[in-house]
Amino acid sequence: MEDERSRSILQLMVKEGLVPSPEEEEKRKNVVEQLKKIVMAWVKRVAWQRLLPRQDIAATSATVLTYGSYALGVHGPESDIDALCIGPYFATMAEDFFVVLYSMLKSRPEVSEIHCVQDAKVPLMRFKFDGISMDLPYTRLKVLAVTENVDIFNPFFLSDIGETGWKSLSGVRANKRICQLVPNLEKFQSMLRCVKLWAKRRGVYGNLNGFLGGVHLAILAAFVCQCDPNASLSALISNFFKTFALWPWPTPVVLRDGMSQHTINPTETQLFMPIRLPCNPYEYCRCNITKNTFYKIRAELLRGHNLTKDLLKSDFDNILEPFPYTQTYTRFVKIFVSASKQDELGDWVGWIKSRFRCLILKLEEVQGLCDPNPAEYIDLDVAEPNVVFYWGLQPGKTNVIDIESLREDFWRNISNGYQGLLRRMELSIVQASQLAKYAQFDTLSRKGTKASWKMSDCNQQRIPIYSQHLPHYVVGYLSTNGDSEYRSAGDAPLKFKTQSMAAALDNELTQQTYNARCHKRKIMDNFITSIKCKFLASNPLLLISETEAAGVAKK
Ligand SMILES: Nc1ncnc2c1ncn2[C@@H]1O[C@H](COP(=O)(O)OP(=O)(O)OP(=O)(O)O)[C@@H](O)[C@H]1O
Ligand SMILES: [Mg+2]
Ligand SMILES: [Mg+2]
Repeated sequence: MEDERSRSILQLMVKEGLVPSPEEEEKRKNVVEQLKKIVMAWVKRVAWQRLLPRQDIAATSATVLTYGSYALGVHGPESDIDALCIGPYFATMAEDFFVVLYSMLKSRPEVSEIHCVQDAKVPLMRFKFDGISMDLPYTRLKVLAVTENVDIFNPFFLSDIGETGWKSLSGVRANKRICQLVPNLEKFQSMLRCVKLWAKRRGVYGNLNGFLGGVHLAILAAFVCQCDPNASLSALISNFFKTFALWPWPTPVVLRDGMSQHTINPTETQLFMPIRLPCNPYEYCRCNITKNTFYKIRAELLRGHNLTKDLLKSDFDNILEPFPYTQTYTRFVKIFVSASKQDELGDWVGWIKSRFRCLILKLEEVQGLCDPNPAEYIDLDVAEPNVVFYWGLQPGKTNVIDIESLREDFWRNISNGYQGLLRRMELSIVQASQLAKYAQFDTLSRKGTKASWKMSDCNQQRIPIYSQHLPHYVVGYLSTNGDSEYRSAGDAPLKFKTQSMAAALDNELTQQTYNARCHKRKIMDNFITSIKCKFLASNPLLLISETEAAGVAKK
């Protein structure tokens, strides 16, 4: 019975699209291989520029080691690839990594949206390679050649690498250690996939929004696996909720590890949920959990526990029910972020997200409760590329928020230290009733929902193509990652394989709407839809998804 339950959970994971297909896996592998080659070419170039002896140029090497969800084997199609670039002693971070390697990557056709995040605790480059998001931090070791099988636990390498070097390496080291410490890697992976999906659906995933990040969940899942090495998948999930719903926080969660017998005094930390990294120097995971987000996480863990404590009755589908935001909160803070080009948006949104903690704390101070829903949305009615956040505010509390002063306060914070050009960021209060019409709001990340705006997926390569003739009209989207998603309301944006195909439709639309002289928005929308349908009927193969095209054409 339990095996059957575990099997059906595994099937559900596949159905939810969480398990990447062999083609997707191949693509990711290929990206990492290509990156290794680029890094190798880079280090030779730097060695040459530094006038190293010929034999040293021949002998030098650099590599990339993956970590994060990809290396743990729990990535979904939308996960990034976290990869640490490790270079030899002469390749510096400031010049060689952030200038030379940056420009080599920037000039590659596969690379888009590249930007440097130099002032983070772990400085890195962030970009998309073949449409897949990458986080690439850097560290250098005091050697001439860094091979693929470099032993990152070797104390010789670790002495004298500085604070940033330590922090950058700790991700890879922590990951490796987690894999070594779990009794059954495959079961751990399945369980972690489930738990991540639960956290995303219930709005408690995302370190920057004050919730749990991938590394926190990985350690919590590993802890549960260690406690009961023979448990089935469904029992592990039930144990996860039970263990952490009833956990005496702030007692730290520490993985059992024969090598470190270091006991921790709970007063050592101010964290609400201290979770210790399983590698030297055994620090806690960096954590943005606040009083409010802690309450929400605990409430969600208790909900999970209630739904799974009776294994026979536990219903995994119910556990994954999306968090009902509009039924829970009557008012929301809307954070609207936009930039004039898609390429600039990622950097700007990333910066604002890195400053969310101060906005969350401020809202907690003036409102008592704030639920910083980590989901990102796109307002498709706005022409500029944008991302929108809606954070729940305390129900019943009617305090008038001085949104202007809140905005000023937050704007001061975000304008301090940003190296690029400041773009747009607006704060406003919206009522739940205004959001309720967007059916998707409470069914976030459920597939196949319809809405006149959609959830943003930062990893999705989605370049809007504006009409050359009709003002502010988005003809469709250019996609490079092969997926297909449509706004299926009357005016359906389409995904095109090529820009020229979008241009063909644009011309057709313009010509016909011009001839028809219909200027009223509603009439024009209907008219455009009918033109699109005709266009699709005669060109179905031009679209990314043939099945979708056939569906539209049938209409
Ligand atoms: N708060 C943190 N404290 C310590 N290490 C962290 C923290 N956040 C990230 N890391 C390190 O960086 C790695 C990658 O982080 P990332 O946020 O990409 O999460 P992930 O586990 O890869 O999940 P996702 O699938 O969402 O990308 C983590 O596995 C961890 O090693
Ligand atoms: Mg990751
Ligand atoms: Mg990452």
